[in-house]
Amino acid sequence: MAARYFNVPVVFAKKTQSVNLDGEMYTAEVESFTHKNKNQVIVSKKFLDENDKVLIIDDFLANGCALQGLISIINNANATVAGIGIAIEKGFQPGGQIIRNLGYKLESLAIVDGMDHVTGKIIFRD
Ligand SMILES: O=P(O)(O)OC[C@H]1O[C@H](OP(=O)(O)OP(=O)(O)O)[C@H](O)[C@@H]1O
Repeated sequence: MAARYFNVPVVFAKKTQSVNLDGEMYTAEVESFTHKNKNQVIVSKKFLDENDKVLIIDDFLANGCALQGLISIINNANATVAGIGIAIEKGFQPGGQIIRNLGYKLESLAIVDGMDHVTGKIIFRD
């Protein structure tokens, strides 16, 4: 949707090797907060170069490891991080602050500051 809005191409970062990844690749090791494992995040070199200005889009932000991996891939390509868009940021984990402190423009559709597993109540940041 974001790419359609800006009328720009989409580049997917993949977590597993697949048939549509060939040639040289940028990789970054990313620790998954959810799965408690480490993944190689992979982007084909042919889709990223120094002329690209990249808007990173992800669904969740927790500790910021996924974003740091994606940022390192973009830096390795000598491309530019134009900004970062997140659907749900877990405000009770440090990722958002870490990434903002690094100077990146980061916007989240919603920031969740807390969840009560008994009542099911979700506390959103204003
Ligand atoms: O800020 P972080 O601590 O890195 O967490 C955010 C990452 O966690 C989720 O991926 P997950 O590892 O759960 O993999 P999946 O979405 O492919 O299941 C999500 O899609 C982000 O990429």
